[in-house]
Amino acid sequence: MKIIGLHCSSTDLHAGQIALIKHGSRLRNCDLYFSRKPCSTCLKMIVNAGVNRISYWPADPEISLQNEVSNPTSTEDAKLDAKAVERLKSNSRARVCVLLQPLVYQMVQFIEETSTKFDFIQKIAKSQPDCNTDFYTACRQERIKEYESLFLISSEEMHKQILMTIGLENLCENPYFSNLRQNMKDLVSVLASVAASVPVFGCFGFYRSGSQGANEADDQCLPQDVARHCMIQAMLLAYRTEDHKTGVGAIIWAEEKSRGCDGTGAMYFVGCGYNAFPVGSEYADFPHMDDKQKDREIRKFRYIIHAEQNALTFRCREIKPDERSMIFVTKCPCDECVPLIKGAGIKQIYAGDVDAGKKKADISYMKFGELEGVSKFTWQLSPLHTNALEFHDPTARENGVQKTKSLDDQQHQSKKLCLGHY
Ligand SMILES: O=c1ccn([C@H]2C[C@H](O)[C@@H](COP(=O)(O)OP(=O)(O)OP(=O)(O)O)O2)c(=O)[nH]1
Repeated sequence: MKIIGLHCSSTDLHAGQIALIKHGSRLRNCDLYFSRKPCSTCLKMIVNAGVNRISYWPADPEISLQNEVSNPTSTEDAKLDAKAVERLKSNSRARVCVLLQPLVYQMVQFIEETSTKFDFIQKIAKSQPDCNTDFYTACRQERIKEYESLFLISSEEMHKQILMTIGLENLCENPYFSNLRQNMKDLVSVLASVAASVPVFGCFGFYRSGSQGANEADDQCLPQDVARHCMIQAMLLAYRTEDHKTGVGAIIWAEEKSRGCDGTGAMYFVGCGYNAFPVGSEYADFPHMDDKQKDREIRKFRYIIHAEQNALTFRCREIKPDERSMIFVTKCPCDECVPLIKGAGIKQIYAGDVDAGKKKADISYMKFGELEGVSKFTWQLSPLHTNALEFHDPTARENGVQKTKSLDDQQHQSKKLCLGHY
């Protein structure tokens, strides 16, 4: 399976329309994933392109059904649209289904616990006087609130009515309805845990480390909220790892010269991956041991494909020399990957640097520090705010979370990766 695009709605267009503009008939036989059930305008074109499957999140659809009290006319239109969508669905060969996979037992706790172990949280914790991770809990609560308002419907009654209108009446009876709501909440909580592991905290962010890139434009750092958002995507990928010990995720984006119609602005998706054994291998095909095991022959390192390697291999777009391309990696790129990233023509690396400079028996991290000609942005205190007193200033944050949201963060709240001209 290969991901060929990630799009989000813009002021003029829905995400489905953007997917159609960008990919046209290449959507044939693809699976599409929507954060809302698409409206008839999007669905008729998508169905017509010959897609294989459309999965959508079972909350409020694209044409909102939640405005009944404030705007009865628009709700009438929304109901008509929901009916049209059902008609398109029943007359199409594409499978239209609910995007909701119940999580395996204890996954929520597992992700909550392991998220705090990631480099980004650990680096902040080490800068705290008592080396604590309490700030993580506060950040997570903030994210839960934000995502609940985006992805859930607070009133159970309203949720039921919506499910009835969008053809999911079979989910409205208990225990199915309560299970559905619990599964949705669990996923929101997982997303919040992962997002909180790249937190908005004090003056921490991605800042340039080491030498400059090839030219000034390539050396310009993305807005912090955009860089964090992309790193969270890489973090989510890291949880798909096949390595028992260390999950790594990588995602590549690039920036076009002009802004385009996508809600992601000038940014477009190039590829993504996580560390895993060669495609198609079974559990026992390769060794799973690490450096701590004595026998070098039975260690994983000569077999596992790194996150960056999979992102490059399964990319859907070429890396263009005249565009700013960037890779986000959840840990410091190792000596196998650094020359690959540079050789592929990627202009910027956003990463953690926890292992940087380490030489282990079968994997080393020496080259990242010495790498030249590629701009490197690592997670650290802003060079402009390295004063510890300022960093611990209680007015700058509340329960470990920044009090006042920057303009960047307000843009992020509007669910878009707004880029292009900055
Ligand atoms: O740029 C990189 C570097 C590493 N990895 C993956 C490969 C391997 O699956 C794992 C190795 O991680 P690490 O260096 O932390 O070694 P470990 O043996 O898993 O852990 P430890 O640090 O305890 O030795 O990370 C990548 O995907 N990309």
